Amino acid sequence: MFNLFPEEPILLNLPDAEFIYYPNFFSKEKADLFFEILLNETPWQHDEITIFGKKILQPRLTSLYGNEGKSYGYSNIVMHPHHFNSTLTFIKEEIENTINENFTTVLLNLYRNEKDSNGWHADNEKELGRDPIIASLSLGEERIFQIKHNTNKEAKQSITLQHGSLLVMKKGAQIHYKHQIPKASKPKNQRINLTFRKII
Ligand SMILES: O=C(O)CCC(=O)C(=O)O
Ligand SMILES: [Fe+2]
Repeated sequence: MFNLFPEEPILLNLPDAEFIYYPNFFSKEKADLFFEILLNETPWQHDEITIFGKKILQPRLTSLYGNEGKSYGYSNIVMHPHHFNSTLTFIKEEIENTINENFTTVLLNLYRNEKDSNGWHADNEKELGRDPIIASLSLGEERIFQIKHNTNKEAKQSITLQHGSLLVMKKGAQIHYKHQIPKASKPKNQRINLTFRKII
């Protein structure tokens, strides 16, 4: 990806949807601090999900925060949100102010090593409305994020999500595309991802 102005957001060149990448949303110093706090202070849980009728442990740890006590369900699990803490509130407000959107809920993912992953999906649960906007902050180890169009085989992209970066998935992104974090073939350290969502 060629970018003359590394601080500028990058609009991915994909049809039918808007994906906007902010490579340096937070400085390294801020991102380091948030990573340490969230790694140590989050009540990480390891859930069983049901896929094709089989129960398996999710290949990552998760935690859900929301201010309205609304539960959120996907892949046959129902998660009950914790109350927003000051770190998550600060991060949420920085994102909201930059992109002019509001969020109610954040799902945190902890990828412990290269074996952890998040398979192909769209965030299209009915609680999120018809065409949700999702803001996804990455902290810690870099991992590859893959995007593919549901019907147009040419429309796909892989992007490395760097420490302190923000990827905003806007209109069309959950309707026309799926995304995933594949397992990595080389050893990886821990990565935390925060996906801010609006439950309506
Ligand atoms: O870890 C990521 O970058 C993606 C997370 C994701 O897609 C999700 O939680 O829905
Ligand atoms: Fe997702």
